[in-house]
Amino acid sequence: MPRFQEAEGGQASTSGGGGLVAKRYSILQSLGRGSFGSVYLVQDVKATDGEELKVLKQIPLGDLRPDETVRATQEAQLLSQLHHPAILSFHHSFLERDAFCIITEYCQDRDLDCKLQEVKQAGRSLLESQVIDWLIQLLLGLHYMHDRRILHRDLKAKNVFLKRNLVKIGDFGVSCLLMGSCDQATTFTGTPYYMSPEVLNQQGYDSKSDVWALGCLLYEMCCLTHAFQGPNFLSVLMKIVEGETPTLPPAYSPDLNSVMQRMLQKQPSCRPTAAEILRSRFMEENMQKMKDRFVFVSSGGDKDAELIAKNMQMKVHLQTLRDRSEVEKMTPRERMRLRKLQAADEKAKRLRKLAEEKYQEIHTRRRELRSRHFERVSLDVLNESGGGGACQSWPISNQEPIQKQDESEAELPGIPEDPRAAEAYYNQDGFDSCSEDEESPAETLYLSDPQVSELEAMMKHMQDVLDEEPSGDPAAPEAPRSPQGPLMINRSLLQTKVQLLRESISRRLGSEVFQKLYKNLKEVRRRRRDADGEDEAPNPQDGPNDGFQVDQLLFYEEELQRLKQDDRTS
Ligand SMILES: Nc1ncnc2c1ncn2[C@@H]1O[C@H](COP(=O)(O)OP(=O)(O)OP(=O)(O)O)[C@@H](O)[C@H]1O
Repeated sequence: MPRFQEAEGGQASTSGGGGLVAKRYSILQSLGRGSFGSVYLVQDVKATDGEELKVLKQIPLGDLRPDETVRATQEAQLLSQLHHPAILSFHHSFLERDAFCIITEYCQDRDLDCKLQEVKQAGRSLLESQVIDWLIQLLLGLHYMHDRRILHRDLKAKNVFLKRNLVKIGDFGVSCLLMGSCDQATTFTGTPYYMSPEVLNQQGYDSKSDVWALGCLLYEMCCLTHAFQGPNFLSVLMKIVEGETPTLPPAYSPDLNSVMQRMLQKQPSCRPTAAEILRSRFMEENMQKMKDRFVFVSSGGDKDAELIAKNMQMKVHLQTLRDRSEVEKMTPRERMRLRKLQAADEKAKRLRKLAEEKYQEIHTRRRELRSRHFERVSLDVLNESGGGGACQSWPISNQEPIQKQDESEAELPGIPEDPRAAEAYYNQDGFDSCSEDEESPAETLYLSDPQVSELEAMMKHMQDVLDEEPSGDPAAPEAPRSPQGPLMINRSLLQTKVQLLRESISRRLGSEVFQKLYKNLKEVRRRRRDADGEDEAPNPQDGPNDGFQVDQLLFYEEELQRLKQDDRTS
């Protein structure tokens, strides 16, 4: 049910504002449809942030009362005030044609789910260093939002986006925003693969449930499959609640495996917070490596110096030619050549100015970075926080202090000690390539301004986490900030979700096959209920994916029925 249409020349065929949505967004193309609605790539004709391309999510809301609309809009405004390089920026929200619209940052490298599929199809796997880079960023983003009492509730590979090889968590707080009631939001958001045992046992959702989901995602980045799998919906749920904690393959270090297993502790109180994971020795060492690499990458000022020298040479050469042309008799051909040279001269002047500015900027940043005491390894913080929380078993895998980098050594332009920094030294491709692709040709790195500032912001957040005092009681229950909305929104959105899921399966299988599968599985669910929880796998001929989705649809339909009943009795 798309409400906006792509139109030729990038003009949206929607009402008002000369073909623009909300008088500023021109629809460029459809990016797809999620369980809540349609997603479009748009051009922001009034962009002031230098990012013209943005994403519009359009969510049909049905019959919303005005007070509900106001609340959702206020909540959205709150989300737009949050800024973190690992969180997808939430720019703006508005109502248009009975749909709630959200404008977010655009990530041209698509989502992590696509990336992992690509890696899997190519028969490769991600290097541990790449997994850790992304894990650190995700933990920093999670920590930032948890610190502000905002939960994600639907963290999954499809909600993590890639932009210049930085990861960004999308839809933070959005499920609550849309579902009105946070408890309902968790039950009804998308896929079951990332649901935590406490959620399935209806013990409530807190920040530890997001940590569980990130643990599942960590497993997925390493193994390219879900952490908990099964032939049907119920068997996945059973594995989550009662199954063994999975283990990473030997290609990944025991330290990383240990981090993942901590994140997948069945008891939320035994699971570390995002900040606790970041403050573990293993992660801290890796953050230090990341910072070293960044300082190294950002010191690419030598390249700018080269550029300046080249431009200077060119200018001298041009001057010589010009002088010569004055003494020689000029033919039309020569005059033409002179004009071209003059144009080139102008261009060179502009380039030189740009290069000089860049050179200054990078050196200032370099000085700033040094003065931010990056060399001061936050061992104190680690020692203070070691083993914090309800579980004593949080590992401090290596009691050796981290080697402090020698100041004079840091100044040497030689090959860095750290293998990743050395890799960057040779390739000069910094964060710009995905390191699972070892055979990809080395590219020259020119960090763009937004990239530099995002990396800087990331480094700052990293340092902040390391400098933070560990909180007294990490497992303290949270009061979710998100609104407790009226049941009607839940029902209306759940109805939309059920309808979209039904439409999408029916489209894929064809109406007849869908009806048959739906009937069969409904019967299986009924028998399963009558037999009091006995598991019965769907017919393998149906195909695990189709059967799974129809099973999921039936589950949601039953929940919807239950909601309607609750609504009637309350
Ligand atoms: N900010 C973004 N930048 C780039 N692509 C995006 C962005 N947001 C969404 N997309 C793409 O749009 C499509 C639909 O996204 P959406 O988040 O609505 O659904 P989903 O994640 O596929 O499913 P669900 O609604 O169950 O989470 C996906 O292919 C997604 O990768």
